[in-house]
Amino acid sequence: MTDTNTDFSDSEIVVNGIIGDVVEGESYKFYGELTNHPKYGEQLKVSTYEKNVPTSGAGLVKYLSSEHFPGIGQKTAEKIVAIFPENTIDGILDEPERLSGVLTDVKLKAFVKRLSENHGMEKILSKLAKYELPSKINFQIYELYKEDTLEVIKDNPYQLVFEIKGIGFKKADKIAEDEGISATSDARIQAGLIHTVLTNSLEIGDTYIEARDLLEKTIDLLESARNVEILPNQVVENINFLLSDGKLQANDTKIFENSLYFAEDGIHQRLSKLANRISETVDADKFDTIIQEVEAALDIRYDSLQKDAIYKALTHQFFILTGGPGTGKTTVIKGIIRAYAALHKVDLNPDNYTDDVFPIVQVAPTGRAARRMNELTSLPAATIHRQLGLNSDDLEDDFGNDLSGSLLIVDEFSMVDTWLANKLFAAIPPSMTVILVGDADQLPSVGPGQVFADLLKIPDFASVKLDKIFRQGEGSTITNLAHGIKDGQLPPDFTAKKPDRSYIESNAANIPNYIGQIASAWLKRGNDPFDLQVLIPMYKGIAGINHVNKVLQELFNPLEERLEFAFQETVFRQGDKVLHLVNEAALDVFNGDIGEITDLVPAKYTESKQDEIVMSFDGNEVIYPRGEWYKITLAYAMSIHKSQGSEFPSVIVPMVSSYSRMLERNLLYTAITRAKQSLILLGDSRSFQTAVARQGANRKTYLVERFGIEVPESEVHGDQAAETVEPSLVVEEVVSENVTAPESYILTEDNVTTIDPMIGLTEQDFELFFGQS
Ligand SMILES: Nc1ncnc2c1ncn2[C@@H]1O[C@H](COP(=O)(O)OP(=O)(O)OP(=O)(O)O)[C@@H](O)[C@H]1O
Repeated sequence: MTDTNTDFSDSEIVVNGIIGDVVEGESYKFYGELTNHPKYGEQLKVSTYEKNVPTSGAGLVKYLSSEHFPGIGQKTAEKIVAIFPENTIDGILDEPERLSGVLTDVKLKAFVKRLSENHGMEKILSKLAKYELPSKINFQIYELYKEDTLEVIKDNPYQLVFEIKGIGFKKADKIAEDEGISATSDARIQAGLIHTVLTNSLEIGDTYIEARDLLEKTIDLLESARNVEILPNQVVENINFLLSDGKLQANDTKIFENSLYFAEDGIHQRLSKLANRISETVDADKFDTIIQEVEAALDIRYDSLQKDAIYKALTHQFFILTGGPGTGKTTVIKGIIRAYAALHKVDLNPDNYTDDVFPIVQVAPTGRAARRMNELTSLPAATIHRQLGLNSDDLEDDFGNDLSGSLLIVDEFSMVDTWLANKLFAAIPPSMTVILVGDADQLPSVGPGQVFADLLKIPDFASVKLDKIFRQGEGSTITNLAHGIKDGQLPPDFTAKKPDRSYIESNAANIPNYIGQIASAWLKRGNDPFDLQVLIPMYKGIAGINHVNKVLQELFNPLEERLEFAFQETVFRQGDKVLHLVNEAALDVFNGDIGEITDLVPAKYTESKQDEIVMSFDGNEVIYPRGEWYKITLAYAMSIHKSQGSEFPSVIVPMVSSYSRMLERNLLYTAITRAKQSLILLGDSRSFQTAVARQGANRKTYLVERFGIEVPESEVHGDQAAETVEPSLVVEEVVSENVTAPESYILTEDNVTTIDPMIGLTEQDFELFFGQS
């Protein structure tokens, strides 16, 4: 390192960024920011760089006649410099034809190609700027096409959709329109098809799309993006072309995006080897002895279904355990671990494995779920990403490690999507025993597929569904409510006040106000604000996550005289509860993790020269400069999808008709099963009933069929009739009982500012829920 304009005294520095071919021995100028990487220490994060080019006449002649440019001797180099005495390199790249008298056509072409390989990057990047793409994407484009970049973009910008992550159809279409490419070109139709197949999977969660839907949706997309009529025949021809070219895959009329097709295929190939495979024969006497030892050690008596689960887990190489809350999944896992250890003489003290790996591997899709596994079993547990060494959500580029160990237990498997399941199964060594645990009635994974629910449909895999509720004995009515909802029934006492749950009638406009009153009562009793979690299906609207977060932030963490940082619609303050939105394995924080802002550092004090937020995620300190704040949001209220895999002492679940699009049985079920001690349902009973009655459509996947099992047509298309299903009538009768809903609660435009509706809860009620003030 020869020169720097920042405070850096070392003669060497690690440079990190998206950099083209760096040639040893050449000298470069890098521009960027000094950052402190948690693992690699101080380094320069490069935003742009250039190769040092000689500028003086003599230097240039020497350079152009060097071994970089075969066929150019000193004389020719002198002639070239004479033609372009100033801005030589740029001049040649801009107007190479002026050298036609100096070099033959062939030589000129080769020379310009070489020159642009060496020096064209910045020129090309500056020309790319007119398309207004993020600079990271510009680098990616240049990396791939090098000196052909501008040509590719001019001739077929749709190619970018296939080859550059981050460029979707709409961006490419905009470039194409600017470049005058016809709206009915095959290239445009193909890009539209690929875009439709992928977005359909990402938005709906299906792993394929029926050809006729693809046709319809693609024509819609192509016709709405530009004013043009698209002929169905031309689209069909292009579907066939993409299939024959391997850019899409098909099974009959089901059309798949490549990575999902191969991920499902991978899951099938790996798991079919494990189907029905007996890992160990254990006779009845031996099993009895083992189970008695385990029961004595854990001071519990397993019921016959639970014993069956432990037996199957011991004897099959692949076993699936499912069950609702409080049915004893964790209790069974503990039993499986102990029984496995007894059978295989495994020492369960991880500290005694200094040289060998601990043979029992516990993983879960989220950090929180992994930590809970670790707390409940007292054995190591990690996220799937961490265990596999995957660094990001971009699974295509991450190869990951193979697993080592002899027993793998995966909890919260319903959250694992098709891509991650494929990665996980691919990493399992042939002799490893695999146990998947989850609750198939919860929401499916955020990403495409419903691997857990699908695997449970395959009879070749040993599985047990626990259905007896054991938590009942502990006076929990939340668990009963959950099981009722799972079975499509709101219990008759749904609106009654219970020690651990209550129901408050509210319309959407009152939701923030009521939540505020509940939160105040919570605070007044000295409870920890972080232990009260609001779970909402939607972000927008008066009763949406964003608004409720603002209300709760003002209550739980008012500004007072401190600093706050604004970011988009949100402000962040020290002490705020925040949610991490993506997987960041290198920093050990994951999608769904909840943390606290411990400090806000203004740009003038930071090395990044940007404002920084310091957070603690269960003691793990993470610092994000402003550029990374999109990875976090406030977490007083959060989406039900993001709450999967987490549990909270007290939960408030609003359900009102303005969420109507989202109201579904497994959504409500997932929300209320997050509550450990108390649950407040807030909303209108109609909406709760709609949610319970509406069985969400099954996702369309091809996994089950791959195992030779036919899926009935009705299952693939879900419960289309659900919206018309009459909800349980029992509820209708009790809804009005016990519920305070005076007229004044209903806000109109006139009274919205003047009334302050009080919630239908008394101090005694709050005492019952939250304890003495
Ligand atoms: N056979 C049993 N006899 C007595 N109590 C049991 C039995 N099985 C489970 N329990 C008790 O039931 C409660 C719930 O069990 P556990 O936590 O294992 O269920 P879970 O399915 O993991 O629940 P969740 O999914 O809500 O965490 C625990 O208190 C546990 O001790």
